[in-house]
Amino acid sequence: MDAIDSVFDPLREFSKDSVRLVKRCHKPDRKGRCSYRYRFRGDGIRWLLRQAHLHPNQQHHRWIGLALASLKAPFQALPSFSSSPRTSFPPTPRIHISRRNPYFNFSVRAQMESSDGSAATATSIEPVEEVLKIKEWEVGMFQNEVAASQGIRIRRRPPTGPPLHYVGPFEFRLQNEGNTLRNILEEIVWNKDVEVSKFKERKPLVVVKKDLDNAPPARDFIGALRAANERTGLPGLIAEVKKASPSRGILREDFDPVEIAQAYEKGGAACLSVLTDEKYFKGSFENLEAIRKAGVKCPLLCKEFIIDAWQLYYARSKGADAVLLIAAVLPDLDIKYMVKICKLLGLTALVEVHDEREFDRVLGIEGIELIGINNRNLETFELDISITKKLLEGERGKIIREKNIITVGESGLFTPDDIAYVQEAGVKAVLVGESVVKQSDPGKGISNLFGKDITQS
Ligand SMILES: O=P(O)(O)OC[C@@H](O)[C@@H](O)c1c[nH]c2ccccc12
Repeated sequence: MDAIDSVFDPLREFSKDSVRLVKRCHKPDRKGRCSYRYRFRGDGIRWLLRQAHLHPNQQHHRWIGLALASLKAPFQALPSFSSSPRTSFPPTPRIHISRRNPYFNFSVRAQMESSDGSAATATSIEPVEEVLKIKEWEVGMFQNEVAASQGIRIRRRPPTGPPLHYVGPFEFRLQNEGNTLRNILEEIVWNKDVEVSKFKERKPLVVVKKDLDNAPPARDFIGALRAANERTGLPGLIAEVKKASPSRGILREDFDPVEIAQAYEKGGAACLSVLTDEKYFKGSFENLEAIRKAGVKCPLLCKEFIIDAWQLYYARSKGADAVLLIAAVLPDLDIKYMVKICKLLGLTALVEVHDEREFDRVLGIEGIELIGINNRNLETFELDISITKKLLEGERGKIIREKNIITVGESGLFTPDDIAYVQEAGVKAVLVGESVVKQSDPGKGISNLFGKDITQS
């Protein structure tokens, strides 16, 4: 019994300490905000033990610490569900992770050997899902810190969703700044995270990679824009197949993506952009595939909120020739790494920026050939076409020319004057949705936009 008590007493004490700690962490400050008292560094359990004042030299605490730490061990060495002790000190603890249900549950059995060879066992059941959620939370916090250090306001924290909130191994139903959506872009990104996880479960990367063998060969997106620019003396047009947007609502009720794409091509578009996000833009990968299969020759941009490299493979497997990478969402390393994968897959990366800081970050990344300047702030929907001009002035414009990077003026372009304005600012291409998709004849909409027929040179 002594051995059992020596296991349970510290556990009880530990849980009391933890509850006190959590209360302290969530005590609102004078301004009524809940704040964290620490900077997260990836190990919630060790942090929790430290914050709960569990001294590492107290044997039972070390013992519990080891048991708790081992909860995390199997996930460092997936797919194995067993773990052996990492350290040993008297009395020798042995941690067994035993399988209850191969996918959803496991339990930790901490066994302590006494001097006479008998053993006492304490079992605490932790559903795998819970532990994974904690792990996700940790990774998300870390990603957010990296992103924030680069001025990115959009948080990539795994959307366990408000008002759920994790503190170390504990789950709370608390609404606070940390788990409340800040704006529409963040909402889209958090939703995308859930969506992509589900997609990935259904179609793991190995399967998607196999589909690549049957994908149509990638087309030269940048080549098509340059050729159109040289042919017409106007910015090459990327015409967007877009049914709706969160800022403008439904743009076109009778929406036939293939018909619209064919009309764009006939009307002189160099490339097409196809929205694939379903929830906010009423697009789909089926649209992308259908347009490709219908024999449209213009290279296709998959207009998606990319947050995971898996999406690049998926887009290529569905016939995309280019993808959009949004600097307001992706930290530098993600962009760098994704641009490399794009090159491997033959995809063109259109990297989108909206302000000076994003532009400077992107200019510092090697291998970028195509930069989109979005005149619309995706967080507030504010539209201002002078953003394109502002970003291409002075030193930045010089770097763009030196590096031979093509810039694309994006959003809010409706008239020949708008086109002339961004062309003067330095863009060699434009991305246009609303003004052309809304026309009963989208091909004619293109002539109206440019003030002339661009099907002929
Ligand atoms: O319909 P407009 O204002 O012409 O905009 C087209 C395009 O620039 C816009 O759809 C867009 C630019 N970047 C994005 C990122 C995500 C979703 C949409 C976008």
